[in-house]
Amino acid sequence: MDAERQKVVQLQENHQALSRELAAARTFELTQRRELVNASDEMDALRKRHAREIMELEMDMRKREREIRELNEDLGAVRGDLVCERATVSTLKGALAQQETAQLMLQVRNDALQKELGTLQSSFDCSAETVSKLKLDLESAQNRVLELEQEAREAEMVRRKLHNLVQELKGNIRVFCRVRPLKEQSMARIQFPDTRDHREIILSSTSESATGQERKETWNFSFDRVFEPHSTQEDVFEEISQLAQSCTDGYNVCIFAYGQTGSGKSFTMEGGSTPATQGMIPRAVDQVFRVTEELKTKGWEYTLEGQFLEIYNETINDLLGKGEFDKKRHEIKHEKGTTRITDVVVLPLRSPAQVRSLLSLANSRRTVAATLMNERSSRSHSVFTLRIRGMNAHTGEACEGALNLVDLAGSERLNASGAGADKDRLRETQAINKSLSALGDVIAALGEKSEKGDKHIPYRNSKLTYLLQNSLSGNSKTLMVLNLSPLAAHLNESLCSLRFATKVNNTTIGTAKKQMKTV
Ligand SMILES: Nc1ncnc2c1ncn2[C@@H]1O[C@H](COP(=O)(O)OP(=O)(O)OP(=O)(O)O)[C@@H](O)[C@H]1O
Repeated sequence: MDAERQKVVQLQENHQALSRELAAARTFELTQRRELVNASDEMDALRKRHAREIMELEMDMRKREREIRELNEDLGAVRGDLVCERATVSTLKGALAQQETAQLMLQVRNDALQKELGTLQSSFDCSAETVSKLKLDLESAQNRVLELEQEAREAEMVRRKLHNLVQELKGNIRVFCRVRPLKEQSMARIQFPDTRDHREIILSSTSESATGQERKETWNFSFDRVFEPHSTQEDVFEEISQLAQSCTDGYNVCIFAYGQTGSGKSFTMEGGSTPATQGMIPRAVDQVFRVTEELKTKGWEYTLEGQFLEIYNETINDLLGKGEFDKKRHEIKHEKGTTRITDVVVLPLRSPAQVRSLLSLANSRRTVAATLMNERSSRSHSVFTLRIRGMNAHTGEACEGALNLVDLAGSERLNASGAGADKDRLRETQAINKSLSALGDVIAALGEKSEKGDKHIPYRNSKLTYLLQNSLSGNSKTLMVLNLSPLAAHLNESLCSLRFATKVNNTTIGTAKKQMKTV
């Protein structure tokens, strides 16, 4: 029992010891658990910190990667630049080598030039001497040129005087007669006996007398020049050109074409469209432009102006006007030796080509009017005026002249009975007759005045003579070109024209005066 008791005690002791050990183990487990919880918390904290650190590291890594990429790009660009730089360097090396060669060559050349300079310097010294000699020669040559220019100007003045003298000797009113060629068959009997001077013309006709006998009549006329049918425009202008040139010397010049309708007045004055057939107006204009250009070398400067008028039924119309034809009233004013027509277009003339286009403009205006008025151009007078003013800066001279080129209306007379003529035609014919006979009267009066002295000149009797007053007076040079039709049927008209022209030809008008001023 005791053993049993002891065993129980033992067991109790063991139990107590085991309980103590269990309590101790529990405590230890608790401690261990607490430590585990702590360790787990710590691990969580560590995990979080680690995760944060990983994130930071990843961000850092990405940043680095970006930087590496950027650096790689920079590196690529730098490599490209490096390639370029290397190419540039090699080019520059080549250029440098070339420069060195060139420099070497320049050096050689420089040496050669230095030598040449030396030679030139010595020849320059020689030349300087020659130059100073030449300068002296030039000075004396310039003085000689001035002398020669002065002589040329004096010679020009002498030429002008002589030119005028020749014109005066020929008479200040001259008459040319031109017979136009014949297309038709029945030609009147016209002879030109003066084969040397071409001054005579003979008309003849045969008719039957009352007793049945053949009667022959001849009429002799002589003029300053007679142009046969084969004469060219150039032949006629050759005789006129001197006169036309006078206007550049300060004279008033008037050239008329007179004759019956179809006798060749317009052909003579305006002519055809080819150079060979162009008439007196374009030729005179060309000549004036040519002469004014030539005279520039002698110190003359010219200004040219033109106007183109028509006188129809005693009314003046402006052929260069812009407004409606025949509507404006134009009046003639004479002031201090110059003639002005109110409200007409006066254009500065710059070239022969411009004048030609003005002439065709004038003709087109006339043609338009002709559709309303039958054959207007033969029933009206046309007056082209070229006014010319010259100044000579060297001599201080100034001159003013005018060239009037007049295509007169047809001079044929109305049928004796006046039959067949309508009212308008009658009025036209009366106006033409009035102005042509006024022209004859003025020329006759001028002739008488130069013989007897004082004499009234009836310029105002027609628009034509009043318009041309300054160009008809003794102060100017006048030429009448009598145009004749060679048709047998026109014999009587031709005789009338020849008689009128003879009257004009027998007139001597006083000396023409130059319109010169000193400025
Ligand atoms: N010398 C000439 N050479 C060649 N043809 C000419 C000559 N003269 C005149 N003619 C011609 O004769 C015709 C009549 O001439 P023009 O028209 O010049 O006469 P006109 O007298 O002016 O007549 P109008 O008074 O009707 O104007 C025209 O066809 C013209 O070309």
